[in-house]
Amino acid sequence: MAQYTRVSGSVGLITLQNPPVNALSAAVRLGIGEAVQRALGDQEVQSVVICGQNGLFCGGADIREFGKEMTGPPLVPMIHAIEAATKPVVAAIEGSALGGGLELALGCHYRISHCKARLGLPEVTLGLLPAAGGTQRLPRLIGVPAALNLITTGHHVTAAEALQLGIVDQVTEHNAVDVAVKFALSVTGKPLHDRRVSSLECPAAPDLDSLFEEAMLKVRVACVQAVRAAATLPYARGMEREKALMATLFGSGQARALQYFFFAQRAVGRWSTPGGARWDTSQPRPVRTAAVIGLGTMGRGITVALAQAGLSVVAVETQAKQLTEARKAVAGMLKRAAVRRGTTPEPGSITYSDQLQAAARADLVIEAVFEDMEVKETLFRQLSAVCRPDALLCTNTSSLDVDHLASQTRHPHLVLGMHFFAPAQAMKLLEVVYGARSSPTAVATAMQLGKTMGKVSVAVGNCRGFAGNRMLKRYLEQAFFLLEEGATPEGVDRALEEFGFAMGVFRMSDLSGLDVGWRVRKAEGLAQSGLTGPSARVRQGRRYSPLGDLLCEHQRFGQKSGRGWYQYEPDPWLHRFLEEYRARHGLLPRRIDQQEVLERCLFVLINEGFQILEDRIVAGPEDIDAIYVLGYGWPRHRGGPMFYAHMVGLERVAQRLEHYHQAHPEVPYLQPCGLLRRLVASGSPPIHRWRRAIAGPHSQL
Ligand SMILES: CCCCCCCCCCCCC/C=C/C(=O)SCCNC(=O)CCNC(=O)[C@H](O)C(C)(C)COP(=O)(O)OP(=O)(O)OC[C@H]1O[C@@H](n2cnc3c(N)ncnc32)[C@H](O)[C@@H]1OP(=O)(O)O
Repeated sequence: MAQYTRVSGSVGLITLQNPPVNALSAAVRLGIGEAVQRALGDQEVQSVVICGQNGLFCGGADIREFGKEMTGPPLVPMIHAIEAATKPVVAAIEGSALGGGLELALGCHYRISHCKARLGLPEVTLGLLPAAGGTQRLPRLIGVPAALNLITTGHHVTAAEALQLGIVDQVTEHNAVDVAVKFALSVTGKPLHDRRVSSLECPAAPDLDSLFEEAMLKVRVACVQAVRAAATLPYARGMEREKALMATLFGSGQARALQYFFFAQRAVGRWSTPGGARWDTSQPRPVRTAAVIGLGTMGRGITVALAQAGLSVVAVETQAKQLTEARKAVAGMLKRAAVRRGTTPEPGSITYSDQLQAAARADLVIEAVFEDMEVKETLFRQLSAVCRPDALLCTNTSSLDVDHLASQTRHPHLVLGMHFFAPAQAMKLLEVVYGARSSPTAVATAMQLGKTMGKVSVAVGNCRGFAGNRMLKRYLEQAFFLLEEGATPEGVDRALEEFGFAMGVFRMSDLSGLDVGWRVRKAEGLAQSGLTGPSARVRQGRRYSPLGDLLCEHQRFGQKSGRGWYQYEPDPWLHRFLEEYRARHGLLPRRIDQQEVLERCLFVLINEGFQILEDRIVAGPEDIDAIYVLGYGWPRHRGGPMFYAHMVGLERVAQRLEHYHQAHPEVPYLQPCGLLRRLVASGSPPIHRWRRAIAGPHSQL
């Protein structure tokens, strides 16, 4: 787990060996400790270099160990022993030095970095703080303001930035281990006292108190308190403070949720379908040229995302005015992104056309035209005639039937959904929707393309709304019912925002436009105007709220029309409208507390998530959690809806759903679904065991 060799006569080389990221597991810590002792005891050795195998220094503490009882030698004394060594120890940083990996490097006397390496203390993103001396050493090395920034944001820095900040001593374009060995030879015998970071004074900075106060308001308080200890206390007392603060975070629900989500994002890459296709047996095809059809907001974002991923893009829009506007808008988006990154936009990777024929040579086509089945059907028939027979034809539909579109083409096994989220160039989530006939190669290709675009791709089966929007429908519906029963948009949004959503459900609807859902409901035969009496609130034998439809009939489409659930100018209309609506339907308003808002909106969404698992639309709870955190603003520190259900307790979720179902028997989705009931009956196993309980047919259509 840590290999020890002697190189260049007098340099002890310690290589961390724990693929894939050389995480500091118990075995690695033991190995490093033993190797350091060996190097220090070896008369021939004058200096030591620590590196990681396979071009990666160290990805930090082994996160998988956090939920378990700690075994093996602790990290902090091991780093102290390195720093206290009487022979110079040099860290050779390649790839990444993150978290405990950077803290290990900070315990060394010198740091040499390869120019492509990235360094950082991302513990805050896992609900922790850098408790292996990071909060004490980094401020001493680079000063409080820069250290606070790195520790409280978790941002990684490049090697060049690390050199400028003073984290590393040298950056090289050559083999960092070779350079570090030469460097180690050159510093043999030199005094080490001022190379021990823990013995340095924190560099003075003006007005530290106001800096800490300002930081306290913005970020994780524990990180700020730990860095404050570095600035105000001797090193040993600072370390005690760091440890005590870490202890308060270590077992917290927030830390567990963030660590779960770290692995969930990676688990979704190991996709499988009920038909037996799998990530490790399906080979993606290379995609070099992609065509985007339809250059509205989504099409423009997708074009930018593809171009930024290095693909050559053919952007097609048949309406001349829209094409001219899109060309300008895409150029602007690419320019702004390049400015943000400090690069120049790559010209020439996008060609524009008003002819579908321009897509003829593309490896893959993504249509992003108007959300209307007839329009898309026609387009898929045309694409099937125009494009190469082996081209993948993808739809960006957010809810339409992918199998039906596939049936319009000559090669249905090459048809898929690629459901992007707005703004497509920025949002991390991509739902890859496979149809009944999609080939494993097609799924693997779309999943890989998502990854190339820097997205987290989740494989999802074909059903109405796929996974994300199918769950969203139940959530929105409960929010409407709550308004009928006496709640206000402000009250519902407040409860959800206090829970952690960036935006409550009504604010979110106003932003994305109420007319989008209205159009879908009209196409489904749900939105009907002019109905009165009890039939106005029932559709297909179930409770239905026409509130969203009525707002649209009043031209309240959300922010785009200046009015929606909120008034963007003084206007008491909405509350009067709700009062009149309730009176018309004989609904007695009641006081609804935050707990009911949260339970009805979130538990019904979770229940639909269990139904989606049971229907085998996705392979595991991690898929749903990745979709909700990355695509729908579910608070990351709560892990995702399925992880939240696990934390709340499945029994409680089922009980509360049952309670609300008894109060609202006309809402069938409030009844706990079969999988949830089976899990409760089998003793509510932890989330990583749910997959075992999932079985049954997958298609919903
Ligand atoms: C009771 C109270 C006690 C209190 C006691 C207080 C004292 C405690 C002292 C302990 C102090 C510890 C302080 C240190 C903390 C940490 O270091 S936390 C970890 C910080 N590090 C990170 O967050 C880095 C996470 N990893 C990454 O960002 C990336 O993986 C990478 C290193 C940049 C590499 O990226 P890439 O090449 O894209 O690979 P991935 O696909 O992301 O990962 C490959 C697989 O490796 C797994 N993995 C990655 N990092 C870790 C890790 N640190 N631990 C375990 N596993 C890791 C990753 O999950 C992938 O595997 P799969 O999930 O199987 O796909």
